[in-house]
Amino acid sequence: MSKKADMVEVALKGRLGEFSLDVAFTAAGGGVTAIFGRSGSGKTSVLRAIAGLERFEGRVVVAGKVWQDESQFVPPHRRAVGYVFQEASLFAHLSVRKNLTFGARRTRDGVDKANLDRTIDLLGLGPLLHRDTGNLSGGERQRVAMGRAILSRPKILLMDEPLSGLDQAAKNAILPFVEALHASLGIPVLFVSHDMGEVERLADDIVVLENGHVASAGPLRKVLVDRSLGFATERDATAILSGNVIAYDESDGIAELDLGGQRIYMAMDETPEIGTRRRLRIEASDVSLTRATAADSTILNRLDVTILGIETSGRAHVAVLLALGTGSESAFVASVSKRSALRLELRVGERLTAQVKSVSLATSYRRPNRA
Ligand SMILES: Nc1ncnc2c1ncn2[C@@H]1O[C@H](COP(=O)(O)OP(=O)(O)OP(=O)(O)O)[C@@H](O)[C@H]1O
Repeated sequence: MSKKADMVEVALKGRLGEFSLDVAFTAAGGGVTAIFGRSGSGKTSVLRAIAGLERFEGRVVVAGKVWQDESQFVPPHRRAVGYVFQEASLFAHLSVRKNLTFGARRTRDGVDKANLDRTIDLLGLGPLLHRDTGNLSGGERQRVAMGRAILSRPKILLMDEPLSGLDQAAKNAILPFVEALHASLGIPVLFVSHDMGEVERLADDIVVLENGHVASAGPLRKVLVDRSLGFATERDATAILSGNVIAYDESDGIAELDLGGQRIYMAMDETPEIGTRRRLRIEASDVSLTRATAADSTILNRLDVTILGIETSGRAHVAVLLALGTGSESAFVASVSKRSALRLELRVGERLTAQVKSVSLATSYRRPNRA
């Protein structure tokens, strides 16, 4: 975990017209925290309040500096915030390079060449530097906006649905850049989204907002399988687990990972470093359950699991919550038909075998410490 001094502490209470906000959460210093919730749940208001653009009662502390409490309110221009909006607002009359250096110039030290080069490299901006911003694609504009935000040397990066204006192809193209950015930034990132797919890919932690309140907050891997929240019973439920790479077979591209003492095998296009920790994604619809001890099957992954809970998921299915082994912290979900669940007489507490058809990497990069 990050040092306390790097953490973000937010406790805000107040009204905006009819809307009342009452939230309190902390976010880690070096990771990505998703602020997730329906439209109108208060996500943007929370970000704006952290930036000092909205005023509620309460407390905002970033990297050990109090930006707001009972006795003070640091004005927005004195808060070291990098803010990336849904629509990148670039300076139309300036080139990409000038847009990037504009943010940096506002800092006391001006443009740090090494930092600029690193940012250009990280976000793949080299080929765009001399372009006018007027004819960039939506994804390119967002990459420039992110670059500009981090070159202002913020103590926190606030991203408000930065991908939501992009079509799926543009999203897929930009996500690896966003991931790389997050991985290398050592500052907290708050990422507003209502798209769980994005959140699964980018976030370590999540704050779920409902009607201006925190419905749940914590590590993403826990919240996704928290029975009180309902993510697990959605038809496209997904779980995030982390495992250590222990072997890689160059001949067929299959990596072997240790997952709480059990082995999991997955295809990886790039040779992984042995010993590194990777985030894995398992979709509930790819998991089936069996009591058979051995299987003559094309499925590589068979895991010993214990049933933690069985919840209705739509008319014809149940979500079976599973713990690895006899109850480790790692949990995932199997979506099975009600009919099969009844036929097999599945019971909470029972140990059986989960067959996992497909495991994928939740992120395409490697997080050094926090998988
Ligand atoms: N200045 C304002 N005056 C009155 N009501 C406001 C104001 N700003 C926001 N609201 C209301 O506060 C609620 C929360 O808005 P907010 O933009 O924070 O939600 P959100 O979760 O970011 O939504 P979305 O995903 O649609 O952007 C909404 O009902 C909105 O209409």
